[in-house]
Amino acid sequence: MSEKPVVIGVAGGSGSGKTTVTRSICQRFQDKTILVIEQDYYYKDQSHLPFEERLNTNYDHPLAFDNELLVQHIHKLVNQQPIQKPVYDYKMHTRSNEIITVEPKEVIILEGILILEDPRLVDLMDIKVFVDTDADIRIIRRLMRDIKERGRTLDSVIDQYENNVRPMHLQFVEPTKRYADIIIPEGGQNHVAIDLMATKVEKILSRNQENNI
Ligand SMILES: Nc1ncnc2c1ncn2[C@@H]1O[C@H](COP(=O)(O)OP(=O)(O)O)[C@@H](O)[C@H]1O
Ligand SMILES: O=c1ccn([C@@H]2O[C@H](COP(=O)(O)O)[C@@H](O)[C@H]2O)c(=O)[nH]1
Repeated sequence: MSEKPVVIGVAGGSGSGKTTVTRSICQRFQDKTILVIEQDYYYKDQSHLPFEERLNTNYDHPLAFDNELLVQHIHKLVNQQPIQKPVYDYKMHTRSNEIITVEPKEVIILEGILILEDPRLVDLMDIKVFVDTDADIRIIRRLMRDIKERGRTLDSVIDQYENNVRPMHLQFVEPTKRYADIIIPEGGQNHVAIDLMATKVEKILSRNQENNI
């Protein structure tokens, strides 16, 4: 790889469809082309805290993230160096013991609720996307996902939504929409927007190929 990787930020509220959009774009390319970095994997390590205390953390506040490490890692990837990526365990509410060595790729998609909230991350992005889905749809999607995949109960999801997710979304996530170059309504089923994003990625890759000839 001779060109510097291009960084695409995919932001949006919890349950908006960021992961689904990102996966739909990745599916159209070979594995070696796009690297996905999830901001969620950079929640601060809480292994020193008892499990009960971790339940009280506000995971929707910017201070819940170890953005120092995330900024460092994106810098390294942009400079074509490998990173030691942490892995996050949603069921245990902390990082797992696993660390994955990740090599840079031509396109890096950085995905997460608050990636547009930190100017250091915004500065590293070439394209900024905000997935914009109504709050009622987001909470329904989150309820189903968190109960099925993240080991939560109905009461705990509702409680967390009222106390943290909704207020933090209004205070910190929603205002970052103004920094986006592209706003994708409804996320995962927006095939037109996903096609446009995929075309843009194709263009970046063919430009890289032409420059390498
Ligand atoms: N357009 C859609 N229609 C139905 N379900 C969807 C759609 N987009 C996403 N989902 C589902 O909603 C949940 C949250 O979507 P996800 O992409 O994980 O959102 P985010 O990464 O923004 O939290 C997932 O279970 C996903 O399968
Ligand atoms: O330990 C944790 C860590 C995060 N969360 C919640 O996850 C979402 C962000 O993930 P999305 O995939 O964008 O939904 C965030 O709103 C946190 O509330 C958690 O509950 N526990």
